[in-house]
Amino acid sequence: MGGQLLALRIPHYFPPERSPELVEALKRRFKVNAYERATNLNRIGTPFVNARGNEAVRELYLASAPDFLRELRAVCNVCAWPIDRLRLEMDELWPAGSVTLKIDGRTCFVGLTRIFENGSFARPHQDSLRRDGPDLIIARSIKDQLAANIYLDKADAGGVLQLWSRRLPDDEYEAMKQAGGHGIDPESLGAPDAQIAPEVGDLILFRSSHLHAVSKIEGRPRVAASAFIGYWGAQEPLRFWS
Ligand SMILES: O=C(O)CCC(=O)C(=O)O
Ligand SMILES: [Fe+2]
Repeated sequence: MGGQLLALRIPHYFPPERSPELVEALKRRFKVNAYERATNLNRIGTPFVNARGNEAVRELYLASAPDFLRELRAVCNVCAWPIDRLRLEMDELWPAGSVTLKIDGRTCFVGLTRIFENGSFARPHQDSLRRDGPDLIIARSIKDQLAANIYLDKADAGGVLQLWSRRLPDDEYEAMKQAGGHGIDPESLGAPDAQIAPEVGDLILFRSSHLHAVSKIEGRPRVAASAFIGYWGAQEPLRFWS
């Protein structure tokens, strides 16, 4: 959280031999939705970013979060849902504990599962709670935003996580963003500072407030359960949401 590390990789955080079973169970139980702004990238769950500037979508997001969390745990009956396990372990490790982000006293959804189909990718982008929920008082004092991804399947080729140690100021980032699309043109950036090809079972933590991208997927889908982890300072709890 002090900013010295760009990413941390923990192999076999989830037992790789159990991944196919979990991915199948998730797909059986839940509806797989397309990402609105990215072709071929599918998801199980609704990200908070979808509620940006839309009260009705935010209401739906918050209303469905408790049931969604319960269902994810039930589907993952082979073992603990890996995002829960991570939050609980962080709770024990972090002096001020680790909680799910609350909005008006209500629990956020956490555990969005991204399914990158053949040909999909994520352009360089920065994730920001302050941008997604500009009205949230809690978002104003956030100091940094990490992403945690637990990889449940990998592509035949591609799907490399690319990280830059740069963070563009919000106005500059907005100005460079593709109109109506997601992320910025990779041509406008230099080569990434780190590249990680995730293996099944890996947990990778990185600073999602900084520029990051996923290279084009080839072949089988790449699947990852994810969470954002907000850092509000050393004396504050870590907060998880998707
Ligand atoms: O799937 C990945 O490796 C990273 C996806 C991403 O953009 C994020 O977790 O913020
Ligand atoms: Fe991201």
